Parts: sequence; C-alpha cells; structure tokens
Amino acid sequence: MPELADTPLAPRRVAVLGAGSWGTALAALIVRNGGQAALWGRDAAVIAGIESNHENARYLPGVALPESLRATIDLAEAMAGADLVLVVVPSHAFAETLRALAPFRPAHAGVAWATKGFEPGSGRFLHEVAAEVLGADVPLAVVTGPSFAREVAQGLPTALTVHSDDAPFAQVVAEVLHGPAFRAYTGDDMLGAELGGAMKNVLAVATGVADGMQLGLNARAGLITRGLNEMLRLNQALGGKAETLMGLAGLGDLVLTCTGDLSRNRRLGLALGRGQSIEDAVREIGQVVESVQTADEVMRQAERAGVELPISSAVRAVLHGELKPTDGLRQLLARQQKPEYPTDLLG
Ligand SMILES: NC(=O)C1=CN([C@@H]2O[C@H](COP(=O)(O)OP(=O)(O)OC[C@H]3O[C@@H](n4cnc5c(N)ncnc54)[C@H](OP(=O)(O)O)[C@@H]3O)[C@@H](O)[C@H]2O)C=CC1
Ligand SMILES: O=C(CO)COP(=O)(O)O
Repeated sequence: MPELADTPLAPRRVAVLGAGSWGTALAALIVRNGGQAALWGRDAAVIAGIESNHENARYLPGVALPESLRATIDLAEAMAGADLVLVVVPSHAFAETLRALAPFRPAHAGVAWATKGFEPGSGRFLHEVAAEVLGADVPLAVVTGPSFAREVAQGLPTALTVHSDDAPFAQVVAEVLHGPAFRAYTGDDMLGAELGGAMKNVLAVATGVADGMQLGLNARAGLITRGLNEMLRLNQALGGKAETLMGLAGLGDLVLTCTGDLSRNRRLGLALGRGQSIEDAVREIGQVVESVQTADEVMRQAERAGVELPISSAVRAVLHGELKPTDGLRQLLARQQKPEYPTDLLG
C-alpha cells in the first residue's frame, strides 16, 4: 500500500454532525485537504455565521474557516450524498444523533465519531451504542488522539489515530483527515482507543486540581504517570491492547490534556483547585466538559471489572462535591506503599 502522504486524495463527501469547536475544526481540515464537508449543527446563528462570515463565532472565534465549507441546520441536507459520516457531538447527545442520522445514511456510508466519553447512564462504550443503533453491518470507526480543536482549525501540526474493526474503513477515514499538517494513523482497537480518550478527561481534572493548588511540577508528573497506570490497568481488564494506551489515544492525549491550558477538563480542575465551585467553573468554560459525566462511567466500568482506580475515584468524588480537593490529595498521599508494577496489575 502506498504511503498516505503520497496518495492523491480522492474528494470524498463527509457529513460532519456537530458544529461545536471540534466538529467545525475537523470539517475545515477535510475541506483544506481537498475533500468536501457538509457541517450540520442545530444552532441557526452559528450555522449562518459559518456560511456568511466563514467563522464559528460561538465555538472558534477569530479562526478563519475555508469559504467552501458548507454548513446547514438541515440534517437531511448534510447527509445527502455522504460517503462518510463523522459524528462530533458530546457523548450525552451521541445515541440520539445516531438515531437521527440513521434514516438519511446512504447505504455505502460508514460512520466514524470523534466524541470522547461513554453513554451517560448505561456506561456503554460508544462503539457498542453505534453497533446497536446502526446495526452490525455498518463500518464504524473511532477518531481520537491529542488534538485541541483550535490548533487544528489554525492548521497547526497534529497527529491522531483512527481505530476500527474494519481496516479498509479506518484507512478511508484516515485519508480524509491526513494532510500536510495532519498525520492520521490507524489501528484496530476501538475499545482501547475509546477508553484512553475518555479516561484522559478525568485525569486532566486531577492534574488541573493539583496545579490549581500549586502543588508543583513533581506532583503533576506523578499524577500523569499514575494516571496512565490507571488507564493501562482498566484497559487490560476490559480487553484493550496496551500499545493503544501507550500511543496517541492514551499517553499522547493524556499528556496534552493534563498539561495544556486549552483543555476544558484541565481548566475545570484548575478552577476547583483554586476553590471555585464546579457550577461556576463549568459556566465560565462555556463548552462541553466531558469529565463531569465520564468520571461516573469510568468508575462504573472499574467497579464492574474489579479494578481499583484511586485517582479517578477521587476525581469522581470531588466532582460530586463529596470530597474537597485538599482531602482528595490527603487520601491519595495516605495510600499504602506498594510496588510500582504489582504482579497483579489489577491491584
Ligand atoms: N474541542 C476539542 O478540542 C476536542 C473535542 N473532542 C470531543 O468532541 C466532542 C464534541 O466536543 P466539542 O466540539 O469540543 O464541544 P463544544 O462545546 O465546542 O460544542 C458542542 C457542540 O455540540 C452540540 N450539541 C450539544 N448537545 C447536542 C445535541 N443534543 N444534539 C446535537 N448537537 C448537540 C452543541 O450545539 P449547541 O451550540 O446548539 O448547544 C455544539 O455545537 C466531545 O466529546 C469532546 O470530548 C475531542 C477532541 C478534541
Ligand atoms: O480531547 C481533547 C484534546 O485531545 C480536548 O480536551 P478538552 O475536552 O479537555 O478540552
């Protein structure tokens, strides 16, 4: 197979569903790569601004979007003639968006998503939800990795990864994203890829809290590394591949989100660590903060699998107001001394 970078990109029509910061950035990337993108969103003012001013003033203010990027509030119009569907709504809207798109999906169009998190309430992985709603025959793929929407929209270099059980479909999705400043890798571990993307949001809150409390750089590095250990242990128990978590979908995104102040989950942690209330912090951020639901679902998965996750568990309790950040820290530091890598990884 030729190197992706050497492959002339066939223009493909992609329906991008979700006109927040990430959906808008991915649609712009596809168009800049020579593809066609129809961006669907439900906010008429945002969509009109993209169509007329080539700017998403609500979610990516100040970033110039390609003039040929089409945006619409009509789902049927966005889906018409699509070769590929890319869902980029928050996790709480994932299932309803799949149900809404299903009647309009052209038979040959596979469905990928860049949503991070689990189905709230059930705690199901998004690939499980997608297989149930769309049926087992529809090609499915997860798009994930260290990628702040604003940087992608600005054309700054980025690498991410596309995981699917269907290797040719992963390749198709990677090809529409891959471009001069964007490397798209592929893999076949949807579970591991989704777990990494979801857990890093929870762990970003933990490092944000520590930084908000000015605990220092050692504490930050310790939390990132032990956070990675939590990812690896839950991933092993659930059947994901370790290398997925050691790559862009795990370590890469964990480092980005735990250290980069563009991260909304990190910013939530910073605010909590400085003593702000969760309600005020979420209102000020004004965009989706996935960790708020994801912490519950990560802990549900962990409890079902019998895996102890002290950092994620403390974040969950802090987000529910059951634990003050200072007490969470005390709890973590008071844990019994133990080997860094116990023979039983689940312990
Ligand atoms: N931003 C980033 O850098 C990255 C984000 N992601 C993931 O992408 C997903 C989307 O996040 P992001 O774009 O950042 O979020 P934003 O907060 O920027 O935008 C959220 C978007 O989702 C829409 N939305 C909310 N609820 C619904 C619904 N019920 N039906 C349809 N649309 C809905 C909003 O519409 P409205 O304005 O009408 O409310 C808005 O367009 C999340 O899972 C996030 O973790 C992944 C990688 C990078
Ligand atoms: O997923 C992201 C980067 O890869 C975006 O992180 P936040 O949702 O914390 O902003």
